Amino acid sequence: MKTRDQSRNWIAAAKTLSSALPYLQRYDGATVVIKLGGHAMSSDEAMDLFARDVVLMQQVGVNPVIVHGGGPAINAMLERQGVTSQFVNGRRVTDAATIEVVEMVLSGLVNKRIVQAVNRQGGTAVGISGKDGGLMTGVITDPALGFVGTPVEMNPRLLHTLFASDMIPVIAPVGAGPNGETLNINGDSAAGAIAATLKADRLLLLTDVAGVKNADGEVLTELTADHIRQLTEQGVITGGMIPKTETALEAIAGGVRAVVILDGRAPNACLLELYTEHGAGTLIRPDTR
Ligand SMILES: Nc1ncnc2c1ncn2[C@@H]1O[C@H](COP(=O)(O)OP(=O)(O)O)[C@@H](O)[C@H]1O
Ligand SMILES: CC(=O)N[C@@H](CCC(=O)OP(=O)(O)O)C(=O)O
Repeated sequence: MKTRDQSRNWIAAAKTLSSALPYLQRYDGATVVIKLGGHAMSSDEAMDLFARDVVLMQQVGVNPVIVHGGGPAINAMLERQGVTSQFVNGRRVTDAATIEVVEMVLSGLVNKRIVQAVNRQGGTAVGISGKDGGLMTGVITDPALGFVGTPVEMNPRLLHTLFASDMIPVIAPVGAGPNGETLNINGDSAAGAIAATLKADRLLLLTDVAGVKNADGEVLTELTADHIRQLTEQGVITGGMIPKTETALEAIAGGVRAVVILDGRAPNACLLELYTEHGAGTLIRPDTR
């Protein structure tokens, strides 16, 4: 027999579902690019929960695109070879030997782990990198970083083909260079360029902090472009948060409707952000002033 408390829980669950209706309607047919950072990919359970959210989003009419990172997995593989990477403003200095490890780890281990997780939840994920279908071509903008690319030319045709077949693209941030070289592209930059070429409704940057913090360590619920520049100049936004906030600004300038930086380790982070009044993390959207 059910207890009164159990029935209350079910009534609350039904209410939550009912209150999601306006959000379900808002995102029906929307394109949502989700960047899953390496630090947000913790346990297999967390990965399954993330994959379940993405499959649910697709089930209710969203075209989800996953772009992933994998910095910690690359570090672990390089450490086995006794190599420690240097980072400049959140980007890995990538020599010829390192780019081989980067591609192997991102397009192989990390990409397929996510593909499998989505497929286990009943979705149809297809793992690709920026090289496939000419999706993302980059150029070296800072030779001191080695084989690190900035996306310059995008071709989203393959992504539209996958959407039309209800498949979920899972994209490793590796691109081709103009001379056939392989380029390591920061996961955030790749996600931003993909979101911009798709004119996505939302870009969710999932990381390991609740959002962008101010000098007092408080999470800011909303950020303007001016505020981001200020916090960066003051040294409050540092390291891996630099490519994220840079990406947010570029994505907005490129036609993405809003970017959210949020904690991907929190259970159901994507659902909370899209389908509840609560929202999550730090929202960056075009200046309306
Ligand atoms: N102002 C800030 N607010 C929040 N996090 C910040 C800030 N400045 C730097 N960070 C750092 O950025 C990190 C997220 O970037 P990164 O480690 O590259 O994550 P990911 O692997 O998810 O891409 C946080 O864990 C935090 O240490
Ligand atoms: C140029 C550059 O820094 N590329 C990143 C690509 C992976 C990534 O972005 O991983 P996270 O999202 O986990 O940080 C790297 O080599 O680590």
